[in-house]
Order: sequence, then structure tokens, then C-alpha cells
Amino acid sequence: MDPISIKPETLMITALSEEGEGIGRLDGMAVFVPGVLPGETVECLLVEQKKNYARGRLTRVLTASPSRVSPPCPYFPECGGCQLQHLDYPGQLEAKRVTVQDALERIGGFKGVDVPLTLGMAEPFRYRNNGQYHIRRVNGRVRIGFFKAGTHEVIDIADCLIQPEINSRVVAVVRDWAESTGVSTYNPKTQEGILRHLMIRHSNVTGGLMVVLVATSKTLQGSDALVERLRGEVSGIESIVLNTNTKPGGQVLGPQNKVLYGNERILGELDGFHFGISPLSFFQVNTEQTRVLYQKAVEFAGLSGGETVFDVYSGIGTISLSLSRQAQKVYGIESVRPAVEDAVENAKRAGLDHVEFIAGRAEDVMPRLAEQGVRPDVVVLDPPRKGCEPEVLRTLLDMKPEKIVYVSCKPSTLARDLKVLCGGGESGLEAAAYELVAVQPVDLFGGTGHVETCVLLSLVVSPKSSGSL
Ligand SMILES: C[S@@+](CC[C@H](N)C(=O)[O-])C[C@H]1O[C@@H](n2cnc3c(N)ncnc32)[C@H](O)[C@@H]1O
Repeated sequence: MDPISIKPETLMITALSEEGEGIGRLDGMAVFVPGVLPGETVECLLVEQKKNYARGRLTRVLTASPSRVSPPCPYFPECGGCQLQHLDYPGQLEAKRVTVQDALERIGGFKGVDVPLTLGMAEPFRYRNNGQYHIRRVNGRVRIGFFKAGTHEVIDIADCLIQPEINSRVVAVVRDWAESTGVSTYNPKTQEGILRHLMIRHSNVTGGLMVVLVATSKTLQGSDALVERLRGEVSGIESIVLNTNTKPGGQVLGPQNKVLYGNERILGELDGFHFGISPLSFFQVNTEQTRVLYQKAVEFAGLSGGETVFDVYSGIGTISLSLSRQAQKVYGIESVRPAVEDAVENAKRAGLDHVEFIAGRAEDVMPRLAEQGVRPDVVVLDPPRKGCEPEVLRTLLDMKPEKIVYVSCKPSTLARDLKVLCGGGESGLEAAAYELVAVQPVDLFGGTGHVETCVLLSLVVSPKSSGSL
């Protein structure tokens, strides 16, 4: 973006946004600046001015944070994948803690909430079990990589430090094959071209790889040769799939898979359970830290064996199965039908018959269950970034489970939803039903601004004293 100011502005950076940008203030107005850190004084040029906020581009760091480091990744900050490679790891964990605390205080109205330090990983590199790369031909050369920050321009990436090293081998083979065959690559503007994305997933059970080529076509000319090359040049390939995505827009995967080699699924393990992972399955990208996150969720749920539990937004049933060890009955609720089919299969593989999965949108399924008189003792929520639909929160306030465990990947929507559940605002819903008991941020995305948070809410209005029951 071109600057809209000529004179650099001096800013004191006081916080990080949940997208990992620094926040400073200019005459009271928030200015978001990438590549800067809390505690720093910087100079920046304004590049965008809105009614309530502005964006700046760093021109000079005047006073550097003691936590600033030389970024280990050569693509930083050009690549938009990571936002915090210039911050040491203890600094990242503290910054994420502050982001959660700030959202809970500012948006949720939880003044003075005690948020402990983010639980971090032993080594914040090479942790991803799922890499999704964009493919574009630019000036005749094929680029496979990630978007340049703030754009849809693809940067060719030889090796990404948060992906397993072997991914670079797969990327090199696919790039070389695409160059030599001359296969066209997808142009989002004209919606023409064939090859769109490359996805690489890893099994933590076998150590094997699934390679998914995403194209606009149902067949890929020359794919036999690519399969042969991948199998010959990369060790551990268990599955190669062609996924067809004809829809315009940013969604990586389409609905249709064609297996080119091996199985359509690889195996993942969490908490002693095995999960079949297909190209379309949601599976947290950082397996080791997912263990930490789910352990926290199970600990917060505090089950004793006799409870009915809802796992809302259940994906392929990962949290449901962990909860099932200490519950009488678990209902998983998930809108993506293939994920539900996988979840059913996963429960069957584990020999569990007290776990039931229901396909449908939580905002439709939960009121239906309430009407049928099903009342959970504990509800675990793990929604996508946009948080819960109001109907889900309304139904929870009606059902009044003793505990709600909220697992969130976006602090601002978490804080918004907790405010409704704890009755702190103008929601128009029932007054204070829940209180915030515990919060724990967990880092699943080192080097980036993202953070997961696990929260425990406890019912303060007893179900018997409520007029609605
Ligand atoms: C953050 S993922 C969590 C998945 C699972 N709990 C896990 O940890 O693997 C959110 C899940 O919510 C599902 N989802 C999105 N909108 C939904 C809705 N309205 N009702 C039910 N599920 C939904 C997505 O398909 C996705 O599987």
C-alpha cells in the first residue's frame, strides 16, 4: 500500500492485536503497524486511514524491545504466514497472554481477570502437521508458497520453518513437475487455469504423508508421472489425492476427492485414540499442543463418570472421545457431514457406544435437543473463528449445564460470547447465569499472532431456582 502521509509519525507501541500487529495511538486513535512490538517506540508512515483507526508501515525502530530478535525465517516479514518471528518465544507467549486478557477485559467486560502465561511448546518450529500452499505461474515460472503479507501475491517458498523439513522436498517435486508439464495454474481473477493448491498432511502414528493436489479439473494430465516421482523421491508417501475445487474464492478444498495413490485417509492419534484423517477433515495443525489444549478442556470439564456431555462443533470427534472416558453419554454436534461420518467411524474403532454424533448446525440441533428434553451437565464449545451463533448461546442459557468449557481460536469472539453467557451486557438475554472460573491460553501457532484459549464457566443460577425450567 502507498503511504498517505509523507512525514513519519512517532508511535509508542502498547499492545499486539490478535492478528499480531503492534498497536499504538495517534491523538487517541489506534494505529496498527506490522513488525513492531509492545514497549517499542517506532516511526511509521500511515498507509490507510479509517474513521476509527489507521494502519501504518514501519520505517524505523527508535527504541527496540529487549525481546526483539533477528527473525530466523528468511521470508519474514514479506510472507504473510507468520507475524511474530521477530519476537523471542517467551515474548510471544506473554504477548498472547496479554491479547487474551485484553479481549476479556475490553470486549467481555471481565475487569481484572487473571490470565496465566500461555502454555508454550518445547520447540516453536517444524510443528505443523498440515501445510496448505498456493500455486501460481508468474512470468512463466511456477511458484508454490504463501501469500505476501496483505496481498494475494504468492511468494515461492523453498522451506518454511514451521512446516516439517520434508515438505520442501514435496514442494520441489511438484514445482518441477508443473514446470516440465506446463500445466496451467489457477488465476483467481479470471477463474481460469487448473492447478490451485498443494496440501501436505502428516500422520503422527506412522510418520507418513498425504499429498493433496487441488485443481479445477477432475483429472490431471501427467499425474501418473507425478505420483511416480513423489513416491520415488520422497520417503513415507502414504496417500496422494486429487481434490477438485471449481468454486471461486479463497476456500482451498472442494468437495470431491479422487485417490491417485494409497488410501484416502491417514491416521492421527490423540489421547490414545486413533482418527482417520481425510483431506477434508478438520484436525488441529499442531498435534503436541493439541494434547495440552484438550487435556486442559478435559480437566476443566471435571467429569466424574455420570454426566451427559455435549461436544459442540465436534469435527471428527477428537474432544468427544477424550471426554467419553469419564462421561455417561457424549453428544457430538457438527455441521460437516463427512466429518460426522469420520467421527462415527472413529468412535466405532475405539469400541465406544455411548458417544453419538449428530450432523447439523449447532444453532438448529441444540434447540431441537432441548425441546426433546435432553439436558447436558457439561457443554464443551469449540467453534470456528467467528464464534457461536446467538441461538447457541440462547439455548445454553435455557439448558443451564453446570459447566461450559469454551475452546476458542479467536480471543475477540470468545470474549463477545462469554459476555453473553455471563450476562454482562446488553445481550437482551437472561441475567448472569455463568461466572468465569478459569482461563488458559495455549500456543498452537508459534511465530504467528494466533492463540487458542480454554475457558471454564460455572453456573451460578441453580437449575431448580430458574423460572424457565
Ligand atoms: C475449530 S473446529 C473444532 C473441531 C474439533 N472440536 C477439533 O478440535 O478437532 C470447528 C468445527 O466446527 C464446525 N462448524 C462450523 N460451523 C458450525 C455450525 N454452525 N454448527 C456445527 N458445527 C460447525 C466446523 O466444521 C469444524 O469442524
